[in-house]
Parts: sequence; C-alpha cells; structure tokens
Amino acid sequence: MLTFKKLLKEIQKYKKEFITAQIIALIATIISIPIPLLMPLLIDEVLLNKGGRWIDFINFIFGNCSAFCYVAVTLSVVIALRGLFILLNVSQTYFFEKITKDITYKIRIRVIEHLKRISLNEYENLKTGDIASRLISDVNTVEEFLIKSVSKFVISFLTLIGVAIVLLSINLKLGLFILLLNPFVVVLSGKLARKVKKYKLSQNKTISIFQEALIETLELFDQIKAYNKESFFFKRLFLLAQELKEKSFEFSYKSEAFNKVSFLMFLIGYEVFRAAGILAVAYDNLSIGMMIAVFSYLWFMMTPIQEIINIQYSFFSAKAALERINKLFELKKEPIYPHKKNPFNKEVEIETKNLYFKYKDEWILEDVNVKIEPFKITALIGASGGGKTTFAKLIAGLLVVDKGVILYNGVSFREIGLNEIRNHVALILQETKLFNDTLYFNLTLGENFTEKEIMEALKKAELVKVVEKLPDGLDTYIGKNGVKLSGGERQRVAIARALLFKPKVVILDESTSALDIDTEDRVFKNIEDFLKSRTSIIIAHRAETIAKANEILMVKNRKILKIS
Ligand SMILES: Nc1ncnc2c1ncn2[C@@H]1O[C@H](COP(=O)(O)OP(=O)(O)OP(=O)(O)O)[C@@H](O)[C@H]1O
Repeated sequence: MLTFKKLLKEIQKYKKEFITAQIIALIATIISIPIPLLMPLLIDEVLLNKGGRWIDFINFIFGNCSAFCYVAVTLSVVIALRGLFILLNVSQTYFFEKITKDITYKIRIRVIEHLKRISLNEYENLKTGDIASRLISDVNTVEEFLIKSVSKFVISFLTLIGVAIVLLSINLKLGLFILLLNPFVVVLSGKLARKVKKYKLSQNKTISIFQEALIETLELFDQIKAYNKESFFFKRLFLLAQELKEKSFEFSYKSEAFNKVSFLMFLIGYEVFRAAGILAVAYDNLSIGMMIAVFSYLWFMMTPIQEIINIQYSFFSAKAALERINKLFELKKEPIYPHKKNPFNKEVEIETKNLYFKYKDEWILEDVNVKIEPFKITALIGASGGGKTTFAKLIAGLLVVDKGVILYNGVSFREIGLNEIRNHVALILQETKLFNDTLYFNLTLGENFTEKEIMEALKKAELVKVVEKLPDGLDTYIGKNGVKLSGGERQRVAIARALLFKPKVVILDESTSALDIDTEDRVFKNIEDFLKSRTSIIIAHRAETIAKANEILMVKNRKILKIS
C-alpha cells in the first residue's frame, strides 16, 4: 500500500539531490528577500533627502553619485537579483522534478509489477479503462502534490520567514500585526480545500467509466456494427462524455471558486494591512519609503501564501488519488510456489486428489479425483458451463485449486511452481487471442526456431497455403487480435505454436471447433503422433472430435467421471 509516509521515505533516498536543491532554494530565497526593499529605500534616502546606508554604499563603490546614478545602480541590482533568482529557481526545479518523476515512475512500476502477478481470476474481472486512468491521472495527481510539497513548500516557507524578519525590523508593531493575522487566512482557506476532494473523486470516477466504455466500444466495434447497435453504444458514450463534462466542470469551477474565495481573504487582509501601514506613518515613525516597501512585501508574500494554500488543495486531491491507486494493490495476487522439483523431464501423468474449485461462492468442481495418463488422448466432455475450461485452466496452472491437489508425476503443483507448470503445459482455447504483430511473431513469441521446425509446424497445422496467400508470408502483420485471419486460421496458428514449443502436456479446448470436419480430420491426423507422444487432453462437443480420443472423462454435477 502507498502512503504519504512511504513517499516521504522514498524522497529521503534522494538525499544528495534533495539537499542540493534545498541549498539552491535557500540561496534563491536569500537573494529574493531584499528585492522589494531596494527601490523604496530610494524614496527615503534620495527623494526625501534623508540619506542612508544604501546610498552611502553606492557612493562608496562609485564615488559621489547623482540621483540618476542611484536609480540606475539600484535598478541594475534589482534586475540582476531577479535574474539570478529565476536562474536558481530553474536549477532547483531541475533537481526536484528529477526526484518526483523518478518516484512517480517507481509508483507506476510497482502497480504494473503487482498487475503482472495478479491471479487470472482477478484479471477476468478487471476493467482496463479504470486501471489506465488510475495509472495515468491518479499517479499524475500524486506527482503534482509531490512537486508542490517538496519544492514549493520549502521555498515558500523560507520566503515567509525572510519576509517576517524584514517586516519586523521595518516596524515591530505593523510587522506583528501582519504576521499574526496571516495564519488565519491560511487556516480559513485550508477548510475550503477539504471540500475539493469530493469533486476530484467524482471527476476521476467518471473519467474511468468513460474510458472503460470507450475502450470496450472500440474493441467490440465489429460486433456493434454487425448487430447494428452503433446508436445504442455511441449514445452511451455521448451520455458518459456529457457526464464527464459536467463532473469536470463542477470540479474545475468549484475548486477555482474555493481558490478564489481564499484569494479574496488574502486581498481583504492586504487592504487591511495597507491601511495599517498608512496609520503607522500617521501615528508611528514609519517612513513613506518603508511604507511602500511594506506594500511591496505584502504583494511579495502573496505567491508563497498561495503556494502553501495550493499544497493543501493538492494534498486532498493526492490523498484521494492514493486511495484509488491502493485499490489496485488490493487485487489478489497469485500465490507463489517456489520451484523445488521438476517432474517434467519425462512424459507426465496427471492426477487430481480431492480437487475443489470455486470462482466466488459457488463450487464449480467438487472432490474431483482423476488420473490422466501420457501417450493417450483423453477427451473431456460434458454440458456447457459444467467446468471443463475451468479444469483445463487448473491443470495449466492458470487457476489454483481451493482444496485438494494436482499431481504431475506424483509431484504436487505446490512443489513445482505455477510458472514452471505453464512452461510445460500448453492450453489452446477456442477463442485464440493473437498479438497485433507478424504471423512469425505470433508463432514463435520471440523464441528462436529453425526454418525447418517452423515449416513442419505450418504443414501439420494445415497453414502452408494460408501463409502463401498472405502478402508478406510469415512477415505479414495480422492486425488487432489477428483479424486478418479467419477464426479457423487463428485456431491453427495456436496449434502450430504448440507444435513448435513441444510442451509435455497439451490441452485443446474446443480449439478445432472453427474448422470444417475435413480440415479438422487432416489436422488431427497430422498431429496424432505429437498428441500421442505426450499427455493430451481434448475438450470437445463434436462427436467426430471426441471419437479421436482413447479415454473419455465427463464433467457432471461438479464431479469428473471416467466413461471409457
Ligand atoms: N472468471 C469467472 N468468474 C466467475 N465465474 C466463472 C468464470 N469463468 C467461468 N465461470 C463460471 O464457471 C462455470 C464453468 O465454466 P467453464 O468455462 O469452465 O465451463 P465449460 O464446461 O468449459 O463450458 P463450455 O463448454 O460452454 O465452454 C460457468 O458457470 C461459468 O459461468
């Protein structure tokens, strides 16, 4: 789970950069503090002929000066100080941005790492748009807060301290009056800040719902067109876009309104302080030049005070964003079983003992005790929704049993490790999902195979003619989800891939269902040796396909029975 405490710890890891940036910030602040004072000094010392340390200093450097010379020198100093201040500010931003960008990168990597390890069961219920919005806008919100808090807070705080010292030395009573009243402005506006959280949350929620609907509509565009449902689905998108507009409007407008109200508080304070300054000239011994300097400092204080107020706003938005990011860490991870034993160095006998599995509350498989032997084709049959695919996923290490055990050559999956099981068990599903890449990549998944091996796999999967017809042969890009191939061709690509990877266990889950009987027959004949030289399970409804098996298991009433 991510917390502000952990983020702080993370920042501490960048001690060198952080300290360098803070030193730069400190120098920048020291440089900026005298800026508002210099010009007003000339009012007293030059215009009102009172003389003073500043013009004495100029005379000391340049010899006796005229009024023009005092103004020109002071102007040059002010411009130089402002320039230097900006330069230092930019360099401190460089360090702070480096730190915060690095931290947000780490947050994203941590979330992605977690997603990599979530269980398939959780994955099937995930909404991709929602995750995308958490990874993008929520992480950005946290980043914004980090930048504001680590970089702007320090400089704002230091500036306020510096201004406080100057104000108190100009006029103790006036300085105290200004400094004691200002915290009330900050506290009052902080109360308003908390109200923004609610609107930010609801805006983010709407963004993710919109994103989810948009992705789904685009992904299922062909289905939507086929069923003439454009108006329904796009109307839904229009409505969600409208809701997003309203929520974003509400958030932007209200947060702006709260911001403006707190600024109004500052302005009221500003006018009150200006009035107090005039009174200090009238009734105390404040000079006109110093009164104008106080006015300048009041304005000068505005940026750091606003920054501190903004940090509060940004904190509440970041808190909401962190909560949403943390929801991703609540997704259940797949259990980790360390790889202790390897039973896959010879042909594999699979046995389940008292196997139980449920998705949520309802048991799908109960007390399943079966043996699946190598060198045979075992068919798994049963009514639709009975749990055949679920059983296949359990055998393939994609799901984990709730009770009982699956043994591979007598070794429990808990001693083998799920990754290792997946390396040796190929599950080919009815719906073959292919990558938007070349046919070659989809066959090899980036592994190296010889040309001979690839040709052989293509031949056995009856794909040679298909490849010949493609404009760039194996190098043809097959489109999103492999749309440039037919359903049957996609199924055969998956079979060819399994032939190349030579797994110890092959499960064909309705994976020839899209082939005509003749092609299916030819493919089965071609791969018969392959299937019979390892442990093979075929899940099928068609009698012709089931007839190719040596053994038949049947899923019935949550149990699996051997039929022949
Ligand atoms: N991810 C999931 N979350 C919740 N329930 C699920 C999930 N996947 C499958 N189910 C449910 O589990 C039951 C078994 O599904 P499964 O896909 O294993 O059946 P099947 O025998 O392979 O069906 P078919 O022959 O139609 O492919 C079904 O009732 C299904 O609705």
